[in-house]
Amino acid sequence: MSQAIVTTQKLCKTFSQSGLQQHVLKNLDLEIREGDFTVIMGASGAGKSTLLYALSGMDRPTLGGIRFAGQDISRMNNDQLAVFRRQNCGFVFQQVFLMDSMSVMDNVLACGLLAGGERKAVAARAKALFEQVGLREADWKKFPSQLSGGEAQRAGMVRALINTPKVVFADEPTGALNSASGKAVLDVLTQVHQNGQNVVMVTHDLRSARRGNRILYLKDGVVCGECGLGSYVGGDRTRHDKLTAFLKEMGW
Ligand SMILES: Nc1ncnc2c1ncn2[C@@H]1O[C@H](COP(=O)(O)OP(=O)(O)OP(=O)(O)O)[C@@H](O)[C@H]1O
Repeated sequence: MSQAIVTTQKLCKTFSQSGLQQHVLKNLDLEIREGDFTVIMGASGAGKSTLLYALSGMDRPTLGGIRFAGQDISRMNNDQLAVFRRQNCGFVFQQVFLMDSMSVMDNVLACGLLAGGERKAVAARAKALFEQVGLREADWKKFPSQLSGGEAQRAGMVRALINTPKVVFADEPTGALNSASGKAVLDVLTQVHQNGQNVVMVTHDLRSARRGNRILYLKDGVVCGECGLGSYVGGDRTRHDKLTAFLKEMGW
């Protein structure tokens, strides 16, 4: 079995509101393995996004530890975490948060330069990534508000990938897209995985989930089941049937 890139030790996340406590993640021991396209599924409110934010250092656990690429990120201060995230994590969300006052290319460059990249090298990598996601020069010279939803999501993916992150974290990346744009985004994530990078994606969508090779099901604050699908080489019927049978078993 491959090594773990992220591990959690008795991870707990509790939210307190109006004097009430909600225990969303409960003593979770989990390994995200090197080389996997891991998909996290579960009912609405199960804590999938909460888990994704904890694994990626976007939010802190209430209790427990998280090791990421050999470092204990749960003990880092905010500045250390920000640097760590910049160097190790790429983020793709349902909503793309690009800076409206900068061109699409400048958004990506800013991200690469902030992480310590050299301008020429960052620009060359950005151009290669724009090509990979199917955005032309005319697109990356635009401002974010001039892009369609699908184009903006692909631009967001270039920004997520510019620093060659160890793990790309995606939260419902196709949620706001039409079918063709969603497929384009999933194709890029599949390619990222095939190129040897790790992907962790939260989704409700079967078409998205099929791209993963390891599906985890979150319920009552713990991972209550998992399904191995093998690497994606196309959406064959057996893969679909295995996934739907697993989800049915989980009560999805
Ligand atoms: N910042 C917060 N403050 C208080 N409660 C929160 C906060 N973030 C999440 N929660 C609560 O934690 C629970 C899990 O939320 P989370 O967004 O992780 O679920 P999810 O499985 O991703 O749901 P969905 O599939 O609907 O997006 C929900 O009941 C939510 O209201």
